[in-house]
Amino acid sequence: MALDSPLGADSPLSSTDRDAIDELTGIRQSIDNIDAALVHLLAERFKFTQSVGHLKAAAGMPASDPERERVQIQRLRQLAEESRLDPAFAEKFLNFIVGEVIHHHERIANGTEPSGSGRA
Ligand SMILES: O=C(O)C(=O)C[C@]1(C(=O)O)C=C[C@@H](O)C=C1
Repeated sequence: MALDSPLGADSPLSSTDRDAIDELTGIRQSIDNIDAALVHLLAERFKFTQSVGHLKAAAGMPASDPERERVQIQRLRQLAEESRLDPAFAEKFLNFIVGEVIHHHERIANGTEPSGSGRA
């Protein structure tokens, strides 16, 4: 539902409603900025991991490195705790990204990665 009026199109907005809507709009602008930054950061990360995928494929290295992942998870869980973010969420998020990266590495190694892409 759009936020023109929380009570419906015909109901007048009180100044409290307007204040709440203005505050929500401002907070949403910051959320949108953060979401944009996350997309840019992920795009950069996938550019680097794509290079790793080519390097590993050329050297005949396995796509995944469980020891490296163990260290990354330990580090991110610690950072999450310090930042008051749920460490379980941080771990799940990293695992989600790394799973996708491994999938890309495998496709690079077997020659089925679409050309010029860091895309799924
Ligand atoms: O560092 C590597 O060896 C990578 O392939 C990158 C990466 C990652 O996305 O951070 C992905 C897969 C590995 O299992 C570990 C780490």
